[in-house]
Amino acid sequence: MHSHIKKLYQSATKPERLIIGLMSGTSLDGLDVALCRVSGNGRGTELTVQAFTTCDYPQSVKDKISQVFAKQTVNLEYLTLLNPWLGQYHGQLINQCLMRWQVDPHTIDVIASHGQTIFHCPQHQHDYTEFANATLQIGDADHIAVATGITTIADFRQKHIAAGGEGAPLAQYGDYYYFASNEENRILLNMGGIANLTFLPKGGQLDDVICSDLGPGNTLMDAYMRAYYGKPFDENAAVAMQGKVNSALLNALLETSFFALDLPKTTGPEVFNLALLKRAQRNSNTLELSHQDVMATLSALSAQVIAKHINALAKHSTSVYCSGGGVHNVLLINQIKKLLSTHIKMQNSDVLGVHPDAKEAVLFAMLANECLVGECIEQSAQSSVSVTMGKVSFAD
Ligand SMILES: Nc1ncnc2c1ncn2[C@@H]1O[C@H](COP(=O)(O)OP(=O)(O)OP(=O)(O)O)[C@@H](O)[C@H]1O
Ligand SMILES: CC(=O)N[C@H]1[C@@H]2OC[C@@H](O2)[C@@H](O)[C@@H]1O[C@H](C)C(=O)O
Repeated sequence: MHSHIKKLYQSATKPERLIIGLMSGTSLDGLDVALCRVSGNGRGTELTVQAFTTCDYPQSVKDKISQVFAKQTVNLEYLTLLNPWLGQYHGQLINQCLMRWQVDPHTIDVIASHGQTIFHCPQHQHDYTEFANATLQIGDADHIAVATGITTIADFRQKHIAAGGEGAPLAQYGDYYYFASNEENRILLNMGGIANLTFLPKGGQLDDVICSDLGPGNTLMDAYMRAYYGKPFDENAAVAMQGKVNSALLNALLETSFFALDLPKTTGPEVFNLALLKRAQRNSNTLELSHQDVMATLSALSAQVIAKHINALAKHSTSVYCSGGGVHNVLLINQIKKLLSTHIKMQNSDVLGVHPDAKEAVLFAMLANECLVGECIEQSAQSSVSVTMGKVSFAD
C-alpha cells in the first residue's frame, strides 16, 4: 500500500482528526483558515475550532484574482499561470499560520481547500443549450499539498454538479450535520458576497433541509465601494447610513430574473455586478442618485430579499444564526431585523460555537471529514446529490 494511502486510512480510522478548512470567497478579501478537531461523521460529527484566522490578501493578490474573476473573457495564459500560483500561495499562507500557531504540520491529517471560485455558471445563468451546470475553482490542490507537505482534499463542487446539483450551496451538508436541532427550527444565514441560507426544521432529516443562494449579500455594495470610493467595502456602513433608500431603484433591482426563480438556486457576481446596477438605474431613471442613496438602496435590496425568504420559510418560531462578513454591517443587520416577523429571533452563529467569519472554512473541513469517513451516501430531496465530495492530492 502506498504510504500516503496508508496515512489516509489511518486518518480515517482514528477517533479524531485535525483538518484545516480553507475558504476564499467571492469577496476576494482573503483566505479563511480554520484548524478544526473533528470526530465522528454525518449527524454524529463533533467539531471544535482550535484556531482561526483570515489571511487578508494584499492588493497585489486581489488584483491578480480580479483579472479573471467573474469575467466573460480572460487571458488564458494568465489564468493558466494563476492556477498553480494561487495553490502555492495558499500553501505558504497555511505554513505561516501553522508556524504562528506553533502547530506541527505532521499532526495535521488533511487540508480541505475550497479554492477560489472564478466563475459560477448554473444553467439558468447561461445561454449554451448544449451545456448544463458548471462552476470553476482555481488554486490547484497539488500545489497546496506540495507546499505544505499535507494531503489536501479539494474541488468539492464538481461532484455536486456531476450528481445533478449546481455545485452550490454546499452549506446544506455541514449545516445539517452540525447545526440541526430537535429543539428548535433553525435558519443558518450566511452573508458573504452572496447571501445564502439553510432552513433546518426542528427534528428534520436531510430531505427536509432547504438550502439556497438568495441573491447579493455584500457583492453589489462592495463593487460600488471599489468603483466610486476605491475601498474594498463600506466599513460599518458609514456611506450607506448617510443615504436614503430609493424605491424606484429598489423595485428595478428586484425585477432581476434570478429573484423570480424558485429555491434552491445559486448565483454569483457574474449576475450581481455594476452592469446590472447600471441597467436598473437606467430603467428607473435614477442615474443621478447620490452615492449614499445608491448604497442605502443596495443594502435595502439585500435586506429585503433575505428577510422575504426567511419570513416565507419560518412559519413557526425560528432562530436565525448569522455568519459571513455581513454580520459586521450594522445597517444591513438592522434592516433585516426590522423586516422579520416577530416569531423569528436573529443572532450570530458564535452562540452555537462557530465564529461567523469561520463558518464557511469549517464547512469545508466537515466535507473533507465526510470524504474520509462518511459511511453512506445520503441523498437530499432537493438535489439528489451525494455527499462524498472532494479530490485527494498527495504531497509527493
Ligand atoms: N466592518 C464591516 N462593515 C461592513 N461590512 C463588512 C465589515 N466587515 C466585513 N464586511 C463585509 O463582509 C464582506 C466579506 O464577507 P465574507 O468574507 O463572508 O465574504 P466571502 O466569503 O468572500 O463571500 P461568499 O460567502 O459569497 O463566498 C466584505 O467584503 C464586506 O462587504
Ligand atoms: C460557486 C461558489 O463559490 N459559491 C459560493 C458563494 O459564496 C456564498 C454562496 O455563493 C454559496 O453558494 C457558495 O459558497 C458556500 C460556501 C456554499 O457552497 O455553501
